[in-house]
Amino acid sequence: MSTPQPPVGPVDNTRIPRYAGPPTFAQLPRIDQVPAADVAVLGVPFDSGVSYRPGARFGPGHIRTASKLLRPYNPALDVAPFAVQQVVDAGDLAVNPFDIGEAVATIEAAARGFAADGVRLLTLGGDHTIALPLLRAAAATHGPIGVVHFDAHLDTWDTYFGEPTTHGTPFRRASEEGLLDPERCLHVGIRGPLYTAQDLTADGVLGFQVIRADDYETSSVADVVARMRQRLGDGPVYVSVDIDILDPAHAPGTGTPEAGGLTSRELLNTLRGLVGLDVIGADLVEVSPPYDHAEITGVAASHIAFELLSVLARNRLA
Ligand SMILES: N=C(N)NCCCC(=O)O
Ligand SMILES: [Zn+2]
Ligand SMILES: [Zn+2]
Repeated sequence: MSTPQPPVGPVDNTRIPRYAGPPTFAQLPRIDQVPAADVAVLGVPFDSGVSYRPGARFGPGHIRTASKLLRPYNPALDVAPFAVQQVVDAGDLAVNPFDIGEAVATIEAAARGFAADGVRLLTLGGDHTIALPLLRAAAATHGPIGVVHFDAHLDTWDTYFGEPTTHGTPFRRASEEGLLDPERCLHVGIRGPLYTAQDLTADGVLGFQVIRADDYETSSVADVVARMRQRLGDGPVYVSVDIDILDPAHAPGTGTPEAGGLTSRELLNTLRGLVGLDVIGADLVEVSPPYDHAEITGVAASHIAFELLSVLARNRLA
């Protein structure tokens, strides 16, 4: 929904020191402080689906704190993402940490509510389990969607300890439920040990192509972007970013780190390559502040969020 008045942007940090400003993402207004929003940044502090280190329930707050250092203009994309669309902070969703099914239902209902109001979501996790209800809500609006999934991991495994809804399984469930367009799905950043060689073949059957982390060694970012854009085509695209796509040197604060990952520069430049695609929503998951150092992961995450919001802004101008 377009807003009648000019968007309310972040607090002016030339007048109010950024450490004194509000605790919202990028010091933007809260959703209740403006008449209407185009994009909402929504925290989902849920980490009951993890297979290893916990802590991602504290991710939204950590990313918001690191985002105090963002500035309003993005020179790489020549856009001021908070000036051409009303971006708001929708706070954190209260989800049940003891009942995965109930948590997932709460997230889907909330996401459907935002969609009904014409508000696009950038969701801050939380672990990767939350992508499943977000994809359910997105497909309810758009039909089967293309997905670009930035991650060290496939996240198309079947079950863990008999549990089908975990952070290692959202894209298998989404595929089984017909939420995804099998011609337009892609993982970027895959690396590290698997359980068996069949993990990759099963993943391909579900409709995913793979750009490996190692492909950044042999191809330029521009080549990777060209492959990505060809796979995603013209239809609606959902973007899911697991912070562990980054090398642990660039993002130590995460639950299942894998060596040999992307630099933050490689990822930011790849995300810029989404401009012009029909990005309908995005998530940023698996930031686990207890394992972070010197806000390295928080800063990377806040910049990833900034680039995603910039892509939405550029698309609005086109
Ligand atoms: N989605 C993330 N970050 N990790 C999934 C790893 C699942 C496993 O431990 O095999
Ligand atoms: Zn993941
Ligand atoms: Zn991962």
